[in-house]
Amino acid sequence: MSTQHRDYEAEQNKLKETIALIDDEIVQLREEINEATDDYVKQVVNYNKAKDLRYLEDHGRDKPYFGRVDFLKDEIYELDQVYIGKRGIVRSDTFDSIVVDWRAPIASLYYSGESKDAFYRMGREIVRGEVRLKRNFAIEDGEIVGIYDGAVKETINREMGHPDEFLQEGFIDEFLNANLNMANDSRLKDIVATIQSEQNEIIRAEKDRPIVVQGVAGSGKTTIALHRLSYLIYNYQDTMMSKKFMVFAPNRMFLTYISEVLPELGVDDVQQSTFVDWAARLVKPLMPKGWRIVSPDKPLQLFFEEGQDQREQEITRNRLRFKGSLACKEAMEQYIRYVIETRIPFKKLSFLYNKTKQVFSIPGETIRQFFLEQFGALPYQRRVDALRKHLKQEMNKQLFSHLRERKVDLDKQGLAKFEKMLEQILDTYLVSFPRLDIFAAYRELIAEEELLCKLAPAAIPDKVIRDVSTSSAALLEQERLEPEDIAPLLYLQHIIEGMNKAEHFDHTVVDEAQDLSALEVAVIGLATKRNSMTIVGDIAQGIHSYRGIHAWEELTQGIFEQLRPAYYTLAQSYRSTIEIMQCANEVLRQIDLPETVLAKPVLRHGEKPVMVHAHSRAELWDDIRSRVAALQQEGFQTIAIVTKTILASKKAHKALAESIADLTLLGSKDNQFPGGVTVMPAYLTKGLQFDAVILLDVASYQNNEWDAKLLYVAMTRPVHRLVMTQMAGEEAPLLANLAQELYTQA
Ligand SMILES: Nc1ncnc2c1ncn2[C@@H]1O[C@H](COP(=O)(O)OP(=O)(O)OP(=O)(O)O)[C@@H](O)[C@H]1O
Repeated sequence: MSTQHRDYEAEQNKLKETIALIDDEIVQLREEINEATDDYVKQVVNYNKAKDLRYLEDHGRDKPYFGRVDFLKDEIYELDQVYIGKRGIVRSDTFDSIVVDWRAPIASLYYSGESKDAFYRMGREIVRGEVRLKRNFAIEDGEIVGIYDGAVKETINREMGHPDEFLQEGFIDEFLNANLNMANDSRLKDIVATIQSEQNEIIRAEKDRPIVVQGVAGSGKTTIALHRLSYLIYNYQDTMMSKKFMVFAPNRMFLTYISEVLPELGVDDVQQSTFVDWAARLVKPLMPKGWRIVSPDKPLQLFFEEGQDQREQEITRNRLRFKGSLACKEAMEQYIRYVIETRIPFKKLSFLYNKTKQVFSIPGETIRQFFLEQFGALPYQRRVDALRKHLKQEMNKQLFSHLRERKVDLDKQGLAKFEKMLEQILDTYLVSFPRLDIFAAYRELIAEEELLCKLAPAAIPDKVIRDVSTSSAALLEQERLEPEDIAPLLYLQHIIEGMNKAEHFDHTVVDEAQDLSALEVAVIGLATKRNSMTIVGDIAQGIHSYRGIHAWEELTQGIFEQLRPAYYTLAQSYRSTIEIMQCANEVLRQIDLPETVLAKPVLRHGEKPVMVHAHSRAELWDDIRSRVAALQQEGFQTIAIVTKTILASKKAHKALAESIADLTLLGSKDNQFPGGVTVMPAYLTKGLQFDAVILLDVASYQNNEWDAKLLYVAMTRPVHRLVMTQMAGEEAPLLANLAQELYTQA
C-alpha cells in the first residue's frame, strides 16, 4: 500500500494535474460569480456556481476523489478510467468530466465489488464489461498518503480459490479498516469512499418500491438510508425534491445527531421528524378542543421501572399492540362497512315529474351496489359525493329518454327547473347517509366493547379486545389520547375523507422502524407518493416491542398490497470492535428471536470490555469518575453513562455531576445531542454511537426479551470502549453465560 505502491508516482502526478485543473476552475468560478446581474436566471445560476465553488474550495481541491475504476467495456473493448469523488467536477470550458460523482451510474462499479461480468445501468440501458482495477486513495492536503487496490485483491482471492468469508474476514478491505480506525467524534459521517457492495445495492435500489432493510446493530442502516436520499436527489431531480423527503427517526435528539451528515450529502433541506410529532400535527384538527396526547414515554416506565402491576402491564400491552396492528386496520374497514350496512337504508330513489306525470326511480339495491362495489375503493365521504353525481346522471338519463319517447322538447327554463328539483331530491335522499365524524367514529369503535368484539378479526381473542376496549374507554373519559391512537385516527381519516395529497412526500426514510407499529408504517405509506420508502431497522433492537413490529413479514406481506417491498438483510457490523460485539452477541443468544442473525463485526480489534464489581455506590461513583477521566485522557470525546431507567439516570447524574465537568443529563424531551460526557437511559441511546459507553447496573436487566433487547442496544453503542458495572455479589442474568475470556474483571 501507500507510497510504496508501483503506481504511486503516476497517481501523484494525476492528482497534481487534477488539482491544477480545479484551481483553474476556482479562478473562473470566482470571476463569474462576481459579475453583478439583475437577471433572475443568472442569479440562480450564480447561486449554484457559488455552491460549486464552496465545495471546491472547502473539500474538492484537497481531496478531489477517493477512488478509481478502470472498466473495459464488452464488445467495443474501450477502457474507461474514472476517478470518483464526493461530488462530480466538470471543466466549465470543455464540459469534460474531471471527477465523477459517487452517485453517477458508472460509479456503482466502484462499489459493486464485481470484477468480471460487471455492469452498470444507464437509465434502461445496461453497460457490461470487466472491472480491471478498483483503487482507493487516502489523500491528505492534496497529497496521496495511501493507495489500496480493491479489485486486484478480489481477483487474487478468487483465483486462489478462497471462499468469500476469507475475503470478508481474513483479507479485510484495508482501506475500510483504515477509515474505521480513524479518530472518531462519533457523529454520523458520510461513507461514500467505503460503501460496501451490499449497502450499495440498497442505496441504488428501485425508486418506486418500498424497501425493508433488516440490519444488525452498526451495519450502517441510518447511514445508507441517508446516502440513498442523496442518490435519489442526484438521479431524479426532475421528479423529486429533497424538500419533500422525510426522515422519520426514533427521537428528537437523534435528528440533531444525523443533521451534520445531511449537508455533506447535499440533502440538508430534507424534513425530519419523529412519527409522533408529524402525525400529532395532522391529528390535532380532528381532536375535540381541550384534549391532550399523553407522553410516548409513559409505557416505558410501566414496562421498565421495577415493581409495576403485572395485570396493568398486560392490559397496556394488549391495548397498544392492538392499536398498532393490521387487525385494528381491518376493524376500522369493517366499521365503515358496518355503518353502511346498518345505518343507511338504501331506499328507492324516486320522484314524480309533474309535467308528464312520469315517475322516475332507481331501486335501492342498485344504489347499494354502486355504493359498495363501484365506488368501494373511495373514502366513505368521497363515495357519497360520487354517488350523488352518479344518481344525478342516472336521473338525467331517465328524463331525457322519457322526453325523447314522448317527443317533448324542454326549454332552458324547464331544464333549470328540473335540475333544481333534482338537487333538492338528492339533498333529501342523501340525508340518510350519515356524515361521519372521524373522532366520534374512532371513539365508538374502540370504546364500545361489543362492537369491537364484533368487528375485529376473529383471530384476536375476545379477552384481548375487552382489555383494549375498557382501558381505551377509561382514557377517553379523561379526554386523553395516547400516541398509539394517532395512526388509527389517521387511517380512519384516510378511509372516511382521504388524506391531503398536498402533504405527500416524494420519499420517506423510516429509521428504527421496528419500534413503529405496522399501522404507523402503513400511514406513512399513505403519505408517500408511489410508496417510495426506505424502511430500516433491527428486530433485535425492538425495545418498544409492546407496540412495535415483531417480524418484518408484518410489513412485507401485510401493508403494501400493490407492490410488495423488496427485503434486504445486513449482517456485517461496522461500529464496534470485535471484542465489544462478541459480548453483545452473547446477550442476544439468551433470547430466541425470529429473523435474528448475530452481528459480524468487521476486523477491528480493541480492548476487551471491562466488568466492574463495586462494593458500594460510593466506590462505584469513584470508579466511574476515574474511568471517565482516563478515557478523556486517551482522547475519547463522547462518553455515555447509560442506565436502565430514567430514574436511575437522574440518580447517577446527581452523584456524578459535581465531579465530572459538563456532565449532561439527557431525557426524551431533549432536542440536542450535546456530545461530551452524558448520562441517559438506555432506550434513548437508540441509533446513537459514542466513543465509549459505561453501562450501569447490568444486573438490573432481567432475563426476558424486552430487557435483553434494551441491554443489547446499549452494549452496541460504543465505537471503542465498553465498561459494564454491577454491585459485588450481584448476578447479571443476561450475562451469566459470558465466557470469562471475553471481558476483563475490575
Ligand atoms: N461502509 C462503511 N464504511 C465505513 N463506515 C461505515 C460503513 N457502514 C457503516 N459504517 C459506520 O458504522 C457506524 C454505524 O452506522 P449506523 O449508525 O448507520 O448503523 P445502524 O445500522 O443504523 O446502527 P444501529 O442500528 O446500531 O443504530 C457508523 O459510524 C458508520 O459510519
